[in-house]
Amino acid sequence: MRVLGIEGTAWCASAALYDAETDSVLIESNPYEPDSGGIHPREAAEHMSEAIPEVVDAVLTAAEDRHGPDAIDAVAFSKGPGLGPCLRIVGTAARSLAGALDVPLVGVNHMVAHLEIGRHRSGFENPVCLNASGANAHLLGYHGGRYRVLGETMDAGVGNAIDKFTRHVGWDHPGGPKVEAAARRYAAGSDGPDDLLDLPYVVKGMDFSFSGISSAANDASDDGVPVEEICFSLQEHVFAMLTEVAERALSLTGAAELVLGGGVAQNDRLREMLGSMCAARGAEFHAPEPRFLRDNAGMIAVLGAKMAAAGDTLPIPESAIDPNFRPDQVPVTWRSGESVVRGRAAGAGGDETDADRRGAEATVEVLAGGGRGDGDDEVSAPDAGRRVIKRRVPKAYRHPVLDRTLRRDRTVAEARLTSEARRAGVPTPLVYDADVPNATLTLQHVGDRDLAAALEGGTGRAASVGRHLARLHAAGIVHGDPTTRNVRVASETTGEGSTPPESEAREETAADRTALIDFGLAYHSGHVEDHAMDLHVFEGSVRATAADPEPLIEAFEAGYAAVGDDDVLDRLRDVRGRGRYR
Ligand SMILES: C[C@@H](O)[C@H](NC(=O)OP(=O)(O)OC[C@H]1O[C@@H](n2cnc3c(N)ncnc32)[C@H](O)[C@@H]1O)C(=O)O
Ligand SMILES: Nc1ncnc2c1ncn2[C@@H]1O[C@H](COP(=O)(O)OP(=O)(O)OP(=O)(O)O)[C@@H](O)[C@H]1O
Ligand SMILES: [Fe+2]
Repeated sequence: MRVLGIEGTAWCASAALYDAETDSVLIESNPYEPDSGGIHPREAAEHMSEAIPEVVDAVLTAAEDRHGPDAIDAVAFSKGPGLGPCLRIVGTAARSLAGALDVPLVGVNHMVAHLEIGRHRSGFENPVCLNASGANAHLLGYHGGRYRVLGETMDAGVGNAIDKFTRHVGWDHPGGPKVEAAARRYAAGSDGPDDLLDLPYVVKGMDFSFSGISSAANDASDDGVPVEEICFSLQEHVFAMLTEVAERALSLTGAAELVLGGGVAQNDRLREMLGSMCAARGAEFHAPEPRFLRDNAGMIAVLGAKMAAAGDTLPIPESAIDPNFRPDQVPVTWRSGESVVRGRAAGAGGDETDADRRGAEATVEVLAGGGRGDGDDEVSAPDAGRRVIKRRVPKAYRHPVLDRTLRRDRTVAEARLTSEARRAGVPTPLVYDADVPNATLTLQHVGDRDLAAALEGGTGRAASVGRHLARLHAAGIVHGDPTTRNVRVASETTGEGSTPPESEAREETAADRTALIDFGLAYHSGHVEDHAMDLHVFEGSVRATAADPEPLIEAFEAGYAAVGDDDVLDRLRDVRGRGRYR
């Protein structure tokens, strides 16, 4: 099969020919280069209306020269997301070409194309995918017939966040490559790279935010900090955030493959960090070559061919473009049904091993109990039960200054807030010892499995997590990372709970008993927005891993509503609507 692909969601007018038989891709692109500032939608659309016919013509001519008049078997186009005025031009061109050639039309989601090209080029079966593009930043994993959003930016796309800074300092678009070059100069110079500016670093579960860091970078420049130093620090922070959430996604799903996509993926430092993180975990990493990373029609043609082969083509009346087209809206017709969620996360039985307890940040070692009460419900004295030692290990991928700060701050936060939460009536482990310089905590061992490995065990546990978060929020504490990996479950037989407060013990059956762990990202806040974000993170982790998430989510929200504030549940609906293409 040979497919002609057309791309033009924002800046790159591009056409491509994909020949599935030889697996070869010919790409013809014509970028829009704004005279000043960022991308102007109207100017971009004017560019598309001139350049799209030219690139399509060039590719069609080459195809017909090689293969004759029946060279093309299908026409694929970017249906969204993107700028409406640009998408409309692409849609019109694709419809009329498919009509003229009398071949099927395929509507491709641009973000899914960014991920599928990595899967195609790497040959990976079932990777987690990090899309690092201009207007987007998200983590995707295949589960239940769709690409689920495991985590995403809550505001700007990663490229846009960087470009916002370069516009502020008067550099032309696109800023990403200039920031990369400036950071490299700084790293090679005599001042760097021991120093690092202190910039906001915001991750919440597997979601993240860039708005604070763009503003802080702009302020630093206004304060006279040399631009090269800012570029270096900006990259170190932004890419460490992306690498950290990618590692969390690997940890949550149990996946062992990561692919990278999107224009920002052309950055060497980002690729280096992700490669280093994957090597340290024993995971495989792949980033396609640059011509498949920045916006290009090659990726549209390649996915278009897979969709066409699966019969996933569009009747003309259903071929409307969609500027807000989300990757998780796409029914994945072209691949098999195996979920990215593996092993223990998918609910495998058996005893836990240290490997199971390896989180994204820390290694957790279980120490044998000191005497009476091991595995007992009545852990009355601190010495009675088992203990765990949690060590936040240094991460070679991130700058040593940032690494030290994060490990120290999170160890302190976890020790303090685990105990405060407990005093507020939320089941959490007792904290026996905090060794801050070594980023090491000694905690009570709670539960016998992660909720991630016990999700199919009924709705009672999800409801109890709802109640715990409501109590936590009432005490002015935000968990910051309440995924199903950070909830421990006690099964009925062992009953190794968490010395639950009396009220909890009455509400729950032993099988529904849960405890919250991992307060490293916790902080004090009474804001409805921050509380809603906790609920969003929990629900995201359930949607990404459960076979049938909806009943669990309903029970979780009912549990929250029974104890907590309805405003938070209302705000949750708003939060869900974020992360759309802007
Ligand atoms: C919807 C679609 O229109 C949009 N496309 C898009 O954002 O173009 P893309 O080619 O994937 O990414 C462009 C971004 O990639 C950044 N970029 C390019 N080279 C870079 C580099 N070496 N380092 C950092 N950023 C880089 C640019 O600064 C720009 O922000 C998207 O995929 O989100
Ligand atoms: N107090 C505890 N009792 C029993 N098991 C624990 C305890 N603390 C941690 N674990 C186990 O170790 C795993 C990793 O711990 P934790 O989540 O605290 O580390 P992490 O590296 O911060 O993880 P992540 O960032 O991936 O959520 C947990 O999922 C759990 O299985
Ligand atoms: Fe893109």
